Amino acid sequence: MSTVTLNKVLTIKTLNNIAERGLNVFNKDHYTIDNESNKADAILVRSFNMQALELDTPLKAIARAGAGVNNIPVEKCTEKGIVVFNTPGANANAVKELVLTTLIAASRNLFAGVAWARTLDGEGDQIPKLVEAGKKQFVGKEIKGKTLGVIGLGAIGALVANDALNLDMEVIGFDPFISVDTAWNLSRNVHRAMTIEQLFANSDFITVHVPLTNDTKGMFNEATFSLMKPDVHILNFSRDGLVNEADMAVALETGKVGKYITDFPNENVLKMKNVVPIPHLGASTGESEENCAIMAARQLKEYLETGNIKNSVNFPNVSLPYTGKTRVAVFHKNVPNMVGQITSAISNYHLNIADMINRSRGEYAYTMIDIDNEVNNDIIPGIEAQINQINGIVGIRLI
Ligand SMILES: NC(=O)c1ccc[n+]([C@@H]2O[C@H](COP(=O)([O-])OP(=O)(O)OC[C@H]3O[C@@H](n4cnc5c(N)ncnc54)[C@H](O)[C@@H]3O)[C@@H](O)[C@H]2O)c1
Ligand SMILES: O=C(O)[C@H](O)COP(=O)(O)O
Repeated sequence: MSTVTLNKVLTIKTLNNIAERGLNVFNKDHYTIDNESNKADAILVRSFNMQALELDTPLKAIARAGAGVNNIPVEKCTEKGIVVFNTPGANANAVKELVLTTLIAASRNLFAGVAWARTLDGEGDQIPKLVEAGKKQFVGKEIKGKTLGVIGLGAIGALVANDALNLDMEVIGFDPFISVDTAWNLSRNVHRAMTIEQLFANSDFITVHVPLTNDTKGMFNEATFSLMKPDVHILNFSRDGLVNEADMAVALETGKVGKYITDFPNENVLKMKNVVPIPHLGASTGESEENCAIMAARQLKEYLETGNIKNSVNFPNVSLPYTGKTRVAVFHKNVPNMVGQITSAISNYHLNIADMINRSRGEYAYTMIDIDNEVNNDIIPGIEAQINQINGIVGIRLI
């Protein structure tokens, strides 16, 4: 990562508890951490719901120390040129371990069994006898030889799929958008489901590891339950919105779904039969919180100091070695002749371009231009104003 001397102190606001080692990435000479500020240059967040927050100037970037960004108004950020980052894979191991733990524990009725054992407190010498008589209520099933369906073979899904094979399960995976990197890391013993229906029909256990989007919302519902084997166990460590909760309550009542293990309890979920409610602990390990915080903070710092973008969910990855020359970083619509218009605005000030890069993502693009000459502070507002006049400009920063 490049190191740059900032000529002003930038404010970082945190909306959740962010691991200390992540916050330490921000050198105190150049950054203040102020959680009350409404003039923050950047925000570090985990699951705090930002959907209704005002995104006040001078906010330039938001980093989600974690994977899911459904708590962030990403589209609104894009329209304002605010870069949203997440930390791919940084908490995947933590989630994988809890998925496999709860898959086995729920299959063995461990949660109910432990809760029942606690109720025997006070029974004195009778307890061993009561235990032996009562344990038949909690007879479970082994996972060996059973089929696990994994929906979404990204950072978490791929780890779960590979390790489930080592637990002697059969594994079927479904992910129509699987990345090349993940495909390389996936064991060839993971069977590929060509359709999600195929996965539903053949799985004894189903675990879902996809983001919550308009396409995935409510993917577990009456119609999809009807395709599944009776007594299927469903694990949801992704997001509550993937499940139609009214339909899930019915499926649990009828035994179509044998158990629902979810990291997202709410009033409806807690009333369901055979539910295992976990208080969103998937990524809650010291290791994972540190990984995410450090990765998020480094990405933010790099962006604030050099304009380079890595692991954004709304703008392209862009990297140009930072030489300390004046850098003009522009967000704009991905339409013809933007770069030409931006460079001519710069040439109007008799400035020479040393280097540049342009990358697009969907409807938007990002251009960084390094200027060869020393840029006098007096002309900076003029350059900004000229570029801002161009139709399709979203935002501009001189670094
Ligand atoms: N419980 C927790 O604490 C916790 C922690 C981390 C992540 N999560 C949740 O888990 C999700 C997945 O995390 P990840 O790190 O594996 O993300 P990831 O981006 O690495 O993987 C997501 C995968 O889902 C696939 N996908 C997208 N739409 C799909 C669809 N319709 N059908 C099948 N596959 C589809 C993508 O191709 C990708 O491979 C996150 O979006 C987040 O919501 C929860
Ligand atoms: O999407 C994620 O990374 C998880 O849901 C973790 O959320 P948390 O950072 O609030 O624990």
